[in-house]
Amino acid sequence: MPLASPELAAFRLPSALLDPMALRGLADPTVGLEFPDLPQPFRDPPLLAPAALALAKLARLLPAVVAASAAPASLEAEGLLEVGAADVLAYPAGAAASLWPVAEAAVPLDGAADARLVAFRAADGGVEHLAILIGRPDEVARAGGKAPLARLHSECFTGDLLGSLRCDCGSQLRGAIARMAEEGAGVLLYLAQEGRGIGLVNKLRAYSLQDGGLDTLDANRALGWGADERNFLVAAAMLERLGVDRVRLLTNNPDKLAGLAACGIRVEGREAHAFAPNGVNDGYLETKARRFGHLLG
Ligand SMILES: Nc1nc2c(ncn2[C@@H]2O[C@H](COP(=O)(O)OP(=O)(O)OP(=O)(O)O)[C@@H](O)[C@H]2O)c(=O)[nH]1
Ligand SMILES: [Zn+2]
Repeated sequence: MPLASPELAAFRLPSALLDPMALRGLADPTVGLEFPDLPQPFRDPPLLAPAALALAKLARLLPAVVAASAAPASLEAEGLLEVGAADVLAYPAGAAASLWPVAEAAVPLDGAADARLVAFRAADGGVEHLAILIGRPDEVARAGGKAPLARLHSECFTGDLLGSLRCDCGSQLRGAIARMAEEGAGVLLYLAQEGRGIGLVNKLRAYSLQDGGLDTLDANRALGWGADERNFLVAAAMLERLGVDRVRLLTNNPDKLAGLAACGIRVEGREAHAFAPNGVNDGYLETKARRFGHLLG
């Protein structure tokens, strides 16, 4: 769909699209509607457009927005909330910086009896992220020898919980915990960044586009999302609060190494974390290697 590229396109809404179902079809390529020809996009999109899209993304909605001006006097009368564009754009970094541990308990795991869960929450509530501590990774970090094992694991309801064969997440989750238990220490961050940050509903939409022939990267783009919408500030803030300022990262994703290091955590090594294809996820893994640069060789 042409609106996905360049990153943002804005145009005056033609009258044929002044209808909720037509708009839904325009925003959601999985609906499969035909459209009238769209007008040329504005050369300079309105200044508020990036913040409007960011707001839709924060709500994990499809990033397509209809904008209308509202007279200041009507805000209260209509029960509308006013939010500054700069505040919207600054929200992800601010929420990550304010993450704080709010609850902690021992949760012995199959094969990793010495495990604790620590729940983190941002100052405004927001989404919660979890850390799974095996042994005492903070003490390993302080001891000055090899850095502790760490894994940034983005939640995957389908793979982690249901055992979906479309991805490799379930094996990576259980494999990371097993590796940490074997070493006696490690930290796995279980991050509320389902679908590389697009949310479960949009991941299902992306899957349906993949069933129509797109790969995992183009499916995200066709929906108006970036290939990977995660930020590493969340993980860095959690590691810092846990006293783990240096790590050996279990990953095949070079962006994770660079992204975490850019947020101030010393990434002292990479531990390969690849699992054999299962006959269903072969194309997905091949795309990760070819288009995301994953080190799967
Ligand atoms: N949008 C989208 N997300 C997917 C798809 N398949 C899996 N995911 C999500 O991708 C995330 C898995 O990423 P990670 O386990 O952090 O892995 P990675 O970035 O590939 O890098 P590694 O550390 O090497 O595993 C989970 O949130 C999954 O829900 C897909 O086809 N589309
Ligand atoms: Zn998965």
